[in-house]
Amino acid sequence: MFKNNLAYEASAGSGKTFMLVVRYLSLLFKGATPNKILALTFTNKAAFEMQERIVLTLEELEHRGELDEIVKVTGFSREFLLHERKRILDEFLNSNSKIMTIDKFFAQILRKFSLYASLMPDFTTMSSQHELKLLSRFLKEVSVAGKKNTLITLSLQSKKRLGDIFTLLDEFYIKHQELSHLKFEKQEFLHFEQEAMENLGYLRDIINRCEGASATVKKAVEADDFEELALKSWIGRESLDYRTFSKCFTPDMNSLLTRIQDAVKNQNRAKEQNFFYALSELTGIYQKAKKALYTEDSELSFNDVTVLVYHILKERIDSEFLYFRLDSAIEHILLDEFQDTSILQYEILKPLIDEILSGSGVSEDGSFFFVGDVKQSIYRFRGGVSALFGAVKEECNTEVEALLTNYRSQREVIEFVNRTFIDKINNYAPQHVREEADAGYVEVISSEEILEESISQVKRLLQLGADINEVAILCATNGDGEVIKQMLQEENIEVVTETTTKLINQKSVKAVLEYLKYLYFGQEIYKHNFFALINQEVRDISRVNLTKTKLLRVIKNSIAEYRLFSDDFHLIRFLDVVGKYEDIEALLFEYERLDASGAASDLNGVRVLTIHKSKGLEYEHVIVMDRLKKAPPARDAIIYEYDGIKLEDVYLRIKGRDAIDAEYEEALAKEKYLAKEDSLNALYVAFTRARENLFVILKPKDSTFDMLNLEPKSSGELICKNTNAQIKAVAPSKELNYKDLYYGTQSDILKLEDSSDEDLKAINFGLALHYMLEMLGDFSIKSVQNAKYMMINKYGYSLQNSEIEDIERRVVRVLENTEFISLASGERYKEKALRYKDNLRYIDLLVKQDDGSWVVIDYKSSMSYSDKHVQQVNYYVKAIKEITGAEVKGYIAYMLEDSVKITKV
Ligand SMILES: Nc1ncnc2c1ncn2[C@@H]1O[C@H](COP(=O)(O)OP(=O)(O)OP(=O)(O)O)[C@@H](O)[C@H]1O
Repeated sequence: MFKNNLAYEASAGSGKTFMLVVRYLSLLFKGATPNKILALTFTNKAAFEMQERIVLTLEELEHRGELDEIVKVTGFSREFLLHERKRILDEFLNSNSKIMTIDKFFAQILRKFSLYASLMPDFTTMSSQHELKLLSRFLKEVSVAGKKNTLITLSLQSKKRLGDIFTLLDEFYIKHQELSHLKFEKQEFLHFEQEAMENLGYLRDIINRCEGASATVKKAVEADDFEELALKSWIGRESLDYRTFSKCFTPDMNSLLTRIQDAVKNQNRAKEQNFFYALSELTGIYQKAKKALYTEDSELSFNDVTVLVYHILKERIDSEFLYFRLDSAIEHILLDEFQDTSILQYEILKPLIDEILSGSGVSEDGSFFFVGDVKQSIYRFRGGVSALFGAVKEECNTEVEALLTNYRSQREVIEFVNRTFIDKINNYAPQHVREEADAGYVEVISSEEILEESISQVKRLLQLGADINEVAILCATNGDGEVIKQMLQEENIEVVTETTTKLINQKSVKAVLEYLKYLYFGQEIYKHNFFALINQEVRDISRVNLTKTKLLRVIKNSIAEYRLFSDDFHLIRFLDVVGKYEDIEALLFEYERLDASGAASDLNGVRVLTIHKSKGLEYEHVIVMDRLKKAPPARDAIIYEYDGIKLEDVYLRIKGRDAIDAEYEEALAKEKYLAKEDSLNALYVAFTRARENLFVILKPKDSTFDMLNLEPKSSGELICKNTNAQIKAVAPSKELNYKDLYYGTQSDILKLEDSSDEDLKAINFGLALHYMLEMLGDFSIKSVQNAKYMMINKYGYSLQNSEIEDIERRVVRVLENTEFISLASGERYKEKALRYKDNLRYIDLLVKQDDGSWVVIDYKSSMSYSDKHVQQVNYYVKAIKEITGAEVKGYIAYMLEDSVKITKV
């Protein structure tokens, strides 16, 4: 039965995301249109995956586990769902679905109300604002406001560097709303220090008068100043009647102790008030600097967007107006990973949720659905409050259901996780193993050499035939990841990390950047770097007039002149993103912040990532590695005390303060508890990423895993299912290697398919031809010009004029071919993505003809490798047959220099 207001709170791998997809599809089957369903995730990856899962589930509905669940949720019969799925899929593919990250959704709202924030609606968003620019702007504003001294005092008082102060300012900026009930006042504190020192003097007098006073006790009451006194360990004692003081003890001493304690406590509190007062003042300036900068640059961080949307919603508009301005009213809200939502984010979503749940106005039968796992809440530092899940279910009166079976992992992994956390995590409900699960394998290894041990486990897996792309090493920090990456590379094992996948770290892109640096700075080193990166002899580089030539043109020329487009497709992506930089300066000083990642085609290797980044992902083989260095003690200057989801108070962390200030002690204890919960949750996330085999590699001493009391041992049997990846994985690789599973573009895949072909010119030519065909609107001769223009735009830099003309001739010829036109008539899908047996491929042209049968057409520009072509088309035909159950025919359209040949396969 369909429940309008429902949540799943369930453990890792129990199918929360699965149920989210079921819910989404159920809504579609029940008649909701995609533009009325808002589905929010935390990462772009999760949003893409969800879209992909929706399409895939519909395509393969009859074989998918989701089908039975949709039957349960909607009450419709299987037959009805299977009958309707094609219509639903079409509708989904042709609509503007609202599956996106929460940040993107907020940015969309802000665009609609940008004028309220004095912004242009075409602002861009980045994960963070430009730090250096912000810093210099902030310092300028501080100086104008005459608050330099405040900043210096704050820095001295907290013994923090400016960078750390910046972090605090950012925290106060984001939590501004939550902090608004707290008032900070400037306070005098010197008299508390004098009072404490005075009473210390009296205490010293007593000790000096005491005949049996030891050197130790005399030293204990010596202090030159207040700071030294505040650090004395005896200050936290309830009584001085203990070993050090016992010989001289009199009850008066305890009265003095109480007075000293009060004075120190009051001094701490006064200083704390001053600290927060100054921090609040500076936060105002910080906010002003940020605003000036983002208005000027039209570039906002995600936090800026969230804060602005919050204020606009609270202060400027009401929710009715918000609805009015959203493209179409949202009738259904689905939230993934709810435990990571910050309070501010929830506050923004709340009016939308309330509107839906009120059951009036916008929609009579709207619905609200969220899933999450409080055990996986690890984003406290980013504003996540684990209590939010519980609070929201109360507040929204949401029915919460559990999912008890683990569908991700094999038996040993599930049982190990159950055993490990049952008495560590509050209210831990052991997960059930699904009936058809295999044994799986878990090994806990204790070793002094955790790096070497991790590598030897990687090798062991690869030797057993593991697919290298299914081996993941999870580590505590990015730094640890970098170390393990280097070591793996030294062993000639390929690695994929977040940095290796960044576009600006790809060799060809790096080379172009060095080239541009040489043009701009004129230093020889850049020239040498450039030629080294492109493997060519160092020679002169001719100067380019940078004021007269457009940046894009400079880059295109360099690609042509040095024949750089020979190796990979990162450059194409680079050209795409370079467009947004005004000039070479903007690029050279900004490129490091570019988040874009390289072409997906060359992601081949062991995944090395932090536990935080592994959230929501799963791998066949997971190695969780201990921290390389001991975790630093918690040093956050500010302790935020929450009661549930309400920020009650803030405290300044001061060493030893817990011994004399009961309120602070309580806040600190809560903070420690939450910090421990955070670490425990992180380990839970790490262990639950494994499908088949899990290795935990821990240090015998100072281990992150100490809190789990793990015993080194192994259980189950280590089996790797993939047997063909071994050779590829261990073979040393100098050149780029491509993996079997692609999520790239058609061009990435074509590149791969033809990678044995040395004639790179022909590859370029083929790509451009495909692209032009893809851009042909309705296959009429009229559409040729436009498609040609688009093709030149994208591939022009790597083609001669004669080649462009040749491509055009071939396209026109095929459009004049009656056989082709008759095959291509019907419902046409160009560049149709096809996911089949875990491979993503693109079909050049897929046509559904009027009689319900399908035609697959693959374009080729030459007859070489025709056996391979036939094989490929047969693969497509088989896949489409299986997916649609209808009759499918396959053709290859050879568009040769002087003729067109259509071959049936
Ligand atoms: N009812 C089900 N039937 C069959 N397979 C399922 C079912 N539920 C989940 N799965 C499969 O189990 C795996 C884990 O599911 P899913 O990713 O939805 O879990 P999750 O609860 O979201 O996990 P996490 O909390 O770690 O993100 C997926 O591969 C999914 O396809």
